[in-house]
Amino acid sequence: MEARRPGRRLDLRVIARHRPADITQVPILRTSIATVSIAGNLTEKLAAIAEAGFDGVEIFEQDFIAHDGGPAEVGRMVRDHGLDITLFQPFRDFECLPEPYRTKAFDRARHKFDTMAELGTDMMLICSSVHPRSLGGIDRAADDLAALGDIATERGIRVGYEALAWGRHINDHRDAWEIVRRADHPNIGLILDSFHSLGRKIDPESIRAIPGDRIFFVQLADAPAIEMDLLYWSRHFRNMPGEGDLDIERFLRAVMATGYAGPVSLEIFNDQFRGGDPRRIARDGYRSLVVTMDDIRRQEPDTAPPRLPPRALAQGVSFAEFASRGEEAEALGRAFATLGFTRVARHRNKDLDLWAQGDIRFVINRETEGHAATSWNARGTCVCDIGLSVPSAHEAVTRAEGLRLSPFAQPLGPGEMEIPAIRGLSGSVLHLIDAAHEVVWDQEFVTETEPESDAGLTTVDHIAQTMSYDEMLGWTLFYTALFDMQKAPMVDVIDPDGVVRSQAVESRRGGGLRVTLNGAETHRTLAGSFLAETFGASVQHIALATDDIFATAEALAARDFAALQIPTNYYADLAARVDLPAEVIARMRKANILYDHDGVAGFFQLYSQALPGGVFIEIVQREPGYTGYGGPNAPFRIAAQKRLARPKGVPKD
Ligand SMILES: O=C(O)c1ccc(O)c(O)c1
Ligand SMILES: [Mg+2]
Repeated sequence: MEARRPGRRLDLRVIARHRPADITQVPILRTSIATVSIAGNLTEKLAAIAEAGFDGVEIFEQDFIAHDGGPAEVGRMVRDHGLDITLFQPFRDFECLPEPYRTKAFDRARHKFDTMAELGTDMMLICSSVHPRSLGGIDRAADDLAALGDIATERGIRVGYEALAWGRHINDHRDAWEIVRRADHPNIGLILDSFHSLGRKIDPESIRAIPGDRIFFVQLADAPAIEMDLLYWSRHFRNMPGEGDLDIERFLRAVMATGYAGPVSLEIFNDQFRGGDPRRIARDGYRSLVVTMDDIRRQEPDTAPPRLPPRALAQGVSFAEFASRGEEAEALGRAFATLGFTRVARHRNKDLDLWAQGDIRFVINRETEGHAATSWNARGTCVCDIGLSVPSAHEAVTRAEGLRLSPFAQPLGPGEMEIPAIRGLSGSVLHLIDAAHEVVWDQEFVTETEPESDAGLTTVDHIAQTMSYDEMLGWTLFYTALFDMQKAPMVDVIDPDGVVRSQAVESRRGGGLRVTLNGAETHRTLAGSFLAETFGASVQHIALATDDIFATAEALAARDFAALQIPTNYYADLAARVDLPAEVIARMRKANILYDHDGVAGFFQLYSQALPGGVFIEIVQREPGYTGYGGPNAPFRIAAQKRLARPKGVPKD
């Protein structure tokens, strides 16, 4: 088995307890995932799970029953993939039943034990009963489990008991543990599931009082903080650790403190994942598990040291590269000029122009071979590459590889510099640039013109990436797993033709990278049509910062900049609701500047009309303390963009 998966186990396993004096005794936490977590039939699920790198799989009974092949065949298929069956689940409504239900429940259990023997697994999950006839009673439950433990022992099977958050009598892991303790049977143990404990706001510190060898299995699931019925929340909205708002780390730290040495397994019931690409979801799951465990190793002095370099604190966007050709490339350059950029240099060997202003660099790439050409062939003019400034590109790329992100490289021409890169959204590329790479601009480019006057644009404030709604969680995880970035609360952007969900991720303390991830559900929204027309494009707009938006607006007007026209109604409403002098509002109206205030500080915005390829530029002035992205203005901005794209009288579809 090992030979089939070279090098994999070493990288990715977790050493739970680091005892230097007795290193051979270090238990290893294996990675696992429940088949219910991803889409497809059982065969497809197993292939995706193995490919993603997991050690084992929980066979969810429904997936097994739906499969056209017996338990022995399924067992073989699992092992042929190099996986173990870590758990067979769920067995429901077992404990505390009156006769004749009790006898029937034991008969059912015997039947499942037979199936498990053929599957080749020795661990079963019983979830706490929701049966209307269940009598309750801690000792009755303990007695039932102890009796089942005797039957299980004869067959070499162990049974773990899990408190469902909505269990009829047992819905708290502390009660489940009391039952297991009183059952006092070596083949009966406890199963912990982060969702059931954290979803019910049960303090995970209570886990530290449980002996690690009595915990038979641990399941992890995160979830977004939404107030709703526990069962509905659990069955539809669970997500990967780090994708939601539960404190998975605190839960897992408590588990590890007990000395638990079994698998750590993802059990994610999620509607999007059930309908998504199984390989992508399995990879996201694996990435979330590796990151979560590595974070714990970094924090807990009693565990082995982390395996991955720390998250990079991204400083910001070093460059944005546009793939373009012919007249579109010319038009793009003209648009940059109206924004106050200067074409400062050309590449020595390639058909690349470098446009600059302040610390902002835009590259126009007209090459007919390589990555930019491929992007152009697929999507026309688009942002094909983003360069991010990080303290150490090597460390960042090592971390990316540890997270099984795809590295990107293409052949270098003479005198060209190797800059590490990874694949980003929809086949786009992210270069990772550190101080040692900054010479690339002098080394590979020949200066043409020194920039003269500019429009006062200084840096990239944020980039906005558009994706299908299904991809949002995965990309949020991508940024937060790789970089030292945190999620802002999700906001709804109201488009006249639908809702676009927007999730900002931003560098923590001192970093300057901000990315908004916009998930479109329908092609009728502006984001959705951009996505459809550009075959899964990523960057839809780039926001550039100025310290004085009014001065910038004047400089742009002198360059024939085509601003997005904002209707008069907007300014009438603004005058009524915000505390700005009338003459400021009049200037804003003249220059088509929008305004938002988040209770702390203000934010000014000015939009370009669409550039070739549908990308647009936003210009922002962020007052100190403002943390948002002007979300409340999005409906007016989008309506204006749609008016422009769809002249009066032309039907929508
Ligand atoms: O939703 C359920 O029924 C269910 C079943 C088994 C589990 O392990 C679980 O956490 C939830
Ligand atoms: Mg569970």
